[in-house]
Amino acid sequence: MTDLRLYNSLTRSLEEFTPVHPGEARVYTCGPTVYNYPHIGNMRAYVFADVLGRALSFNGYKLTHVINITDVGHLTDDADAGEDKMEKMARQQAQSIWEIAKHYTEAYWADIRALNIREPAKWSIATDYVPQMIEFATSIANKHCYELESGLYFDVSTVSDYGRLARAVTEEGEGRIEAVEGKRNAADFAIWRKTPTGEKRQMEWDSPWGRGAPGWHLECSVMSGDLLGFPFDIHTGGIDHREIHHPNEIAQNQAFCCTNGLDVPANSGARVWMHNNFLVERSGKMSKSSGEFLRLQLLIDRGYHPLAYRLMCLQAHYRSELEFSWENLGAALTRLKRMIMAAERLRDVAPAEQAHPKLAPMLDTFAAALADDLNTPVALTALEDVLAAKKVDAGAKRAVVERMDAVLGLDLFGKTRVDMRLRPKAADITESEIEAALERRKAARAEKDFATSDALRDELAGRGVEVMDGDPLGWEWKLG
Ligand SMILES: Nc1ncnc2c1ncn2[C@@H]1O[C@H](COP(=O)(O)OP(=O)(O)OP(=O)(O)O)[C@@H](O)[C@H]1O
Ligand SMILES: [Zn+2]
Repeated sequence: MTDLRLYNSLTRSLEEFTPVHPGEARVYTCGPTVYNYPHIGNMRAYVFADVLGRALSFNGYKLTHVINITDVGHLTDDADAGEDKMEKMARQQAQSIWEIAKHYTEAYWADIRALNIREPAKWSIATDYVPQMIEFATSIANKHCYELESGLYFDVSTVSDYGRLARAVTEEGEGRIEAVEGKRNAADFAIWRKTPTGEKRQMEWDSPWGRGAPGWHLECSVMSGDLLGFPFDIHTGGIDHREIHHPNEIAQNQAFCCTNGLDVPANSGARVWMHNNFLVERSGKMSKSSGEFLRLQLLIDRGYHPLAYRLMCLQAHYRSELEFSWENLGAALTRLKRMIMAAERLRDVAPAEQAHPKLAPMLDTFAAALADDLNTPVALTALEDVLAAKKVDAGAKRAVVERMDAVLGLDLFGKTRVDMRLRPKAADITESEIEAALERRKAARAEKDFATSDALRDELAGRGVEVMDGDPLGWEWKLG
């Protein structure tokens, strides 16, 4: 197997993957803050983490993947001045935080399933780990923290090389984080926020620093360390996390490992930190705070299969910005349909055990592309080459396609061409009505009754259905 090379944001370079525990790969992915629906940009982060996990499995590592669910502690403002995103939404919707968290966690999981993202070994829910968070904070409080009226703050000057992941301290200067009165350094952050006197929060716990709630950065340090052990292999998130959230996690991990006598070579908790780039729209980064945003369900409602969006993500390298457009999504859907139709011919074939000499170089290209920092665009073309290969035994093809699709996750043998044809929600005609009209039209044409055939075609056109005679993909109709 080709050695896996991954881009480590810490060193800003490609590094050969060397697991902490031989034969294993332990990965932590920053999960969603469940105060709202995820947008498709958020889901790009999980498609990336999924492909990383699948690539590690393909390379023979036993994978332990953890994704967290943040249901407390993430503020509306990166400085510690803002309000808890969950509290704010609960107030706006006049519901309890627990109801909000449940609703949006389930919506997120529905998107995870629709995108064929594998279940991680564990979904860690932040509020389940509060005692461990208090314990972690207690162990570093003396040497690394100080108390202010609003909470317990981490003093970033107590760890070496703070912010080396972001490399932004000098560029953006000290004013980067708004100062809470009394902070020793502008970049200091709350690891525990006290409930202001006289106020009551829906989510609050007792701690040595008074009643309150954990900071968002603390949550990820604690859950990753608890479930995967320091040091673990890979920590992932969107590129925005490279600036504040992850440098702060790293600072806490350094403090914790140092205080607890743990030997962490890179002193950062995880050896490799990986970040996916953004999904952008012409107007800029897709983001929740901007109000209007695209949900996976909207794509489905417009007739695009969610796996077309997965394919669209894979068509770009995860470190490149990806611009969303309906045209790109449409092109990805057509490409996916072609692959599924080619795979349909292999559906009932048993995978051969023997590799075919014609396919072996294609599998090598695929493996090399993956090993080259997850070059999915090239891996996809290798998969298409296999599907298109001539004079190759179907069983051999099936075996190779299965292996490749285990990484790309397009579910080529689980989906059919009919599954790809979603009826847009706005359409006022059902599939069975369309199929019935097409049957009548077929019968009319068989009898050379072209007047009826044309009339049926026009009638369908009037209801937004385009009949596609002679379509090279064998598609009989589409909704215009
Ligand atoms: N446009 C985007 N493209 C790719 N990844 C993104 C994008 N926006 C956010 N992410 C990533 O999505 C993941 C989930 O983030 P989270 O649920 O906290 O959303 P958020 O930060 O509140 O969203 P937003 O930035 O839109 O307000 C994080 O890893 C984040 O870095
Ligand atoms: Zn996190």
